[in-house]
Amino acid sequence: MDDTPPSTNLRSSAKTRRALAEERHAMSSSSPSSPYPPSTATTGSLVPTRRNSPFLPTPLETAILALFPALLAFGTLFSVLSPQVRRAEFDPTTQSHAQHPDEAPGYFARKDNLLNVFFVKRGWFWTTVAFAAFVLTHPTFRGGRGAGGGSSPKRFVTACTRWALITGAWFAATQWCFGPPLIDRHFMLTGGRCEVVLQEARELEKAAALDTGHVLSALACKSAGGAWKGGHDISGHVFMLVLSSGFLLSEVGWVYWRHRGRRDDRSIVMHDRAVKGAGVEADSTTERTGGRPEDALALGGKAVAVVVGLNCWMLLMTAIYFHTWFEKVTGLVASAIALYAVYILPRFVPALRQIVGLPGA
Ligand SMILES: CCCCCCCCCCCCCCCC(=O)SCCNC(=O)CCNC(=O)[C@H](O)C(C)(C)COP(=O)(O)O
Ligand SMILES: Nc1ncnc2c1ncn2[C@@H]1O[C@H](COP(=O)(O)O)[C@@H](OP(=O)(O)O)[C@H]1O
Repeated sequence: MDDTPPSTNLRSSAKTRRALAEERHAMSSSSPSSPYPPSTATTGSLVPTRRNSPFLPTPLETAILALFPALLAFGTLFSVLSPQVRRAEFDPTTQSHAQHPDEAPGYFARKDNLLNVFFVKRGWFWTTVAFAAFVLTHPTFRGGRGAGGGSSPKRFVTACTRWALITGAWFAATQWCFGPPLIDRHFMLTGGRCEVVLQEARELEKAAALDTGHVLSALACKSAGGAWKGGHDISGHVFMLVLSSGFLLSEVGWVYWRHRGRRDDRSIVMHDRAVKGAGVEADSTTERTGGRPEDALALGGKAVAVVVGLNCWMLLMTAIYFHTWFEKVTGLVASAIALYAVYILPRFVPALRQIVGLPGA
């Protein structure tokens, strides 16, 4: 007698249908340069299927990632058009408007706004907390083996590996890279230096040490009372806020998507150079959850949503009140390079994919 509960039967037949659909989809393979499967019609229907390029984000990913340049463009445009922002004095050395509460063009134009002090300036801590909450509470990572016999620990390990890589990128760019962080090295390579504004109260030796050009980081320069000026100052805020959001959205987005039973349209290049759907390597334990869509997020996914929401708000504030548009664009490009290396590169480098995996797969 079959004593399997009816709900389990329903779930497993839904799973089997999905697995078959993915298998059919995966059967059609092509060379990395061609977006089409060989016959263009091997997915069970006569309609030609176009595979996404493994070298680029999928259309859905592109639409979501477009939010960041859109926020930057909107903020920059707003700052140009808003009479209040235009009226306020802008200091190119500090990359900010007047900071006095009476003169600043808005609360978020001040560096001491609470969200900047407690959220962005500790941004990687919050990113790590949200990510940890996600991997510790989402069923995808739970237990020794997933419901269908797949390996949850492997998903956990690859997710943590991607966190370590993205954290390394943040750390090297903004904190330390065998000396000054990359953003500060770039600033000096483009002609920047630490200039001392002599004030009566400043100790002379300290000023002398600064003026010799030995100060190699923005932090050391500012904390010694110097002015970090002259070079191209990639926006650290834009870099970190986009990197954090891109990382969290990539990690949660694919797990959520697959958990909702949606088709994974990422393409991957196999060892034999064939291009297949990411489903072909995916762990079959990822399954549709019944109930409300937010159930597929779990508690950690909701914490991630809060951090991403605050990141986006602060990105908009940076876009409106701080930096030149070009420094914001370079911050965006720098974070895009790191995200590409961790989330797209493994799709067409199978050896790398074995180490870092694909989120949700
Ligand atoms: C090549 C070297 C690679 C080395 C890789 C080793 C990486 C080890 C790092 C281990 C750190 C783990 C961190 C986990 C927990 C934390 O995040 S605690 C740190 C909390 N600190 C922050 O979150 C600081 C965030 N702020 C910034 O990064 C900057 O303030 C800024 C937002 C980029 C702005 O820069 P400003 O100069 O202040 O304007
Ligand atoms: N959204 C925001 N809110 C408050 N301050 C911001 C900000 N975006 C950038 N800044 C400030 O502008 C300066 C340049 O930022 P960044 O290079 O990180 O993009 C930094 O000043 P401080 O370094 O004096 O704190 C930073 O705190």
